[in-house]
Amino acid sequence: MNYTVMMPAAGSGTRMGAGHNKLFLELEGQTILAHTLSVFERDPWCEGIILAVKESERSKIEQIIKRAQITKVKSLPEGGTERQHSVAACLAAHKTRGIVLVHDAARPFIAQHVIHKLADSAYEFGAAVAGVKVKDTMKYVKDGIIEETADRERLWVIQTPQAFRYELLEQASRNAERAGFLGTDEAMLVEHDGKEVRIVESTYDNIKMTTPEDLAYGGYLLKKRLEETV
Ligand SMILES: Nc1ccn([C@@H]2O[C@H](COP(=O)(O)OP(=O)(O)OP(=O)(O)O)[C@@H](O)[C@H]2O)c(=O)n1
Ligand SMILES: C[C@](O)(CO)[C@H](O)COP(=O)(O)O
Repeated sequence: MNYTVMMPAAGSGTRMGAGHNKLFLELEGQTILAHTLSVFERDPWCEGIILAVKESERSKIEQIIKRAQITKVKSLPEGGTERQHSVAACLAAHKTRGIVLVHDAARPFIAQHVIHKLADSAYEFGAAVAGVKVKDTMKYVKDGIIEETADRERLWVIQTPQAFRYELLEQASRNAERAGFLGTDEAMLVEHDGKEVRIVESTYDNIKMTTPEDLAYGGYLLKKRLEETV
């Protein structure tokens, strides 16, 4: 199923501590942003990319797009103070009757087979998000004392892409805005609307580049992939 990807790229990268937007950091000679955009440039199912940017970074991002020969970026709406607002700006910039994926620009290692499963699942069921099962024992802790061990069979680590029929996400986004509800992902907005969201099993290497340790692991993943394609 063809789709358009909404890509928030207007963050600050506070936890990375680079002193600037972490998406400008390089892995194997290319910015994180260029790596993520390239995944969708290569995917024949991707019809377009809507990229939310900070106004002050617009021209730098336009240069990155040009240098990486990305042709699918349709518009660059201005992002907001929270990730949710940046995604809302993308939705406002591109109205469609089709399927949209939301994908963090900070996740360059998403696999194409996962993207395709998500797009098909959203077409069939309305909403589907990528996730992996937790591997560790998980416990609830309060004031330094364990309260309870969670049932890990029911626990998943949620990633992006998150895929939706456009109208379903757009309505959830508008309702959240009206209610002053802030979610850390799009699934939360759709859940808040009382709608069902499916899980599509993803891969553990679809990490978000969040803290400095992720850069070392990201560099390793990229080298491994480049070696595999030689
Ligand atoms: N106001 C915001 C905040 C985040 N993002 C984007 O959302 C994705 C995931 O967010 P996160 O990893 O939290 O990025 P940052 O906000 O950049 O990082 P931090 O929270 O450490 O400041 C990133 O691609 C980031 O650029 C965005 O477009 N607009
Ligand atoms: C959307 C997300 O990437 C799913 O894992 C995540 O919630 C983004 O926000 P976070 O604050 O970095 O968890």
